[in-house]
Amino acid sequence: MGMSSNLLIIINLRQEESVAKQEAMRKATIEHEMDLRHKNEMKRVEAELKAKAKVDRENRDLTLEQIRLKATENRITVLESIKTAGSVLGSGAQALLTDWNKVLVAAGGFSLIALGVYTAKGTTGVTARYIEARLGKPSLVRETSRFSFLDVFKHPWEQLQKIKDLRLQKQQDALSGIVLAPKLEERLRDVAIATKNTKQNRGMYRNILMHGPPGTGKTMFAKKLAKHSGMDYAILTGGDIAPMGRDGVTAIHKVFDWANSSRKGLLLFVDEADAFLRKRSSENISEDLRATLNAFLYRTGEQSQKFMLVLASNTPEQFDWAVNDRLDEMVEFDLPGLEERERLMRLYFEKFVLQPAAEGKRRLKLDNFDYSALCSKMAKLTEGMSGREIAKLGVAWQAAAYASEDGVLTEKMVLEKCEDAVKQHRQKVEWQSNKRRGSQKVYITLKKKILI
Ligand SMILES: Nc1ncnc2c1ncn2[C@@H]1O[C@H](COP(=O)(O)OP(=O)(O)OP(=O)(O)O)[C@@H](O)[C@H]1O
Repeated sequence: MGMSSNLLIIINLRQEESVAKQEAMRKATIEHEMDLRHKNEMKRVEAELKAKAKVDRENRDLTLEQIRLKATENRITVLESIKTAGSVLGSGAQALLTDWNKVLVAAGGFSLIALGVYTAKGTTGVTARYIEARLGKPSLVRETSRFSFLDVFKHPWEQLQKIKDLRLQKQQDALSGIVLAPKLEERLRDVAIATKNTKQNRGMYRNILMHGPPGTGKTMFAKKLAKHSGMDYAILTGGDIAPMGRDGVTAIHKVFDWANSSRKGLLLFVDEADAFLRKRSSENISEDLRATLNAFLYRTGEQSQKFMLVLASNTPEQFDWAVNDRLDEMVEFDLPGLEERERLMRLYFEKFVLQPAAEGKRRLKLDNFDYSALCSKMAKLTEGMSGREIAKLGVAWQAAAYASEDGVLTEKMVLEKCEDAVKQHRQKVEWQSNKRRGSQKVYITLKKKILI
């Protein structure tokens, strides 16, 4: 029994061993097959890539070859066309030069073309200048009442306002709203009557010089004079002309061309005229400014039916003598006296305080006080102040009312603003006298140095 069971165990063991061996052999065979398949796949991919690379290389070589061929072809075509053109032109030129008639016709043709081009250019320039003189406002003109077609498109609202002003202008008195000493008023009234009659009778206008401290009503009167006489006005500033350099001459001619094209007559107001009408002998004057002044003198050499020249200056003693020679009338605008200041106070109190308070549209009310007595009091306080400074005081009263909590303007507020203005005026006068003293000192030291 024992023997047979041992035998059975041994047989079993052998059987298991042979199964394991068979299994190992099967696995090894599978692995070998997989390896083989993988290698074959790799070889195939490699062969494919190599074939693709070869095709790409062949294609590239082909395009390069094509480009090269095309370039060569182009070069040959261009060279041939140049050769053909050259030979055609050459034979043409030869034929032209050998035939005298053809030469004459060609020369005539070229001359006619050149003449046409230059005539067209010249005519365009002249037409443009003519249109500019008629329609456009010269750049030197700061403000004008003259109606301009070009400006209708640029500033329609301003032009509409001008048309409105035109309707009102006939009713206006030359001195309305201007407060002046009675003697000066009388003189200016004469000027206004004479100008109006000159305009109506198409006579020659007289040139005027208005001189005096700033803010005394020179510009204001010039504008009103133009309106009263039915003329247009244009305002220039001497300070704009001086820095123009060599363009100054052209600018001056433009202004006078434009002035001469006026149908109604033009009052040409030159503010701060001394800035460019200074003595030609002065060393401070540049060559360009001298040329500009000469152009101005040339255009104003004779009396005109088209424009009236009004010069305004604070220092007319600086004028070139030739400028003085062109002036027919000289009017001095002085600082307002006590009576005029009182009238100015009332005028601007009414304009800036009473009228808006009466309209009731704005946030401005007036406290109960005797403003007439207050105006007299303030007139005494404001000695030496100009019309402009008093007009500004009116604006300050209005601003004080707007700035207050309830919008009520009291007597105290009015007086305070006036006292502030007086203080500021004194400060300005002090600065002015310091400046004068300073320049006097420099002058004395310079003189001493020269004498030493
Ligand atoms: N005599 C005056 N009567 C009424 N208002 C005046 C008077 N003088 C000046 N004003 C006021 O001052 C403002 C400025 O005046 P305007 O421009 O006429 O002075 P100007 O003498 O031409 O000064 P500038 O020399 O500085 O040009 C006017 O718009 C006006 O409100």
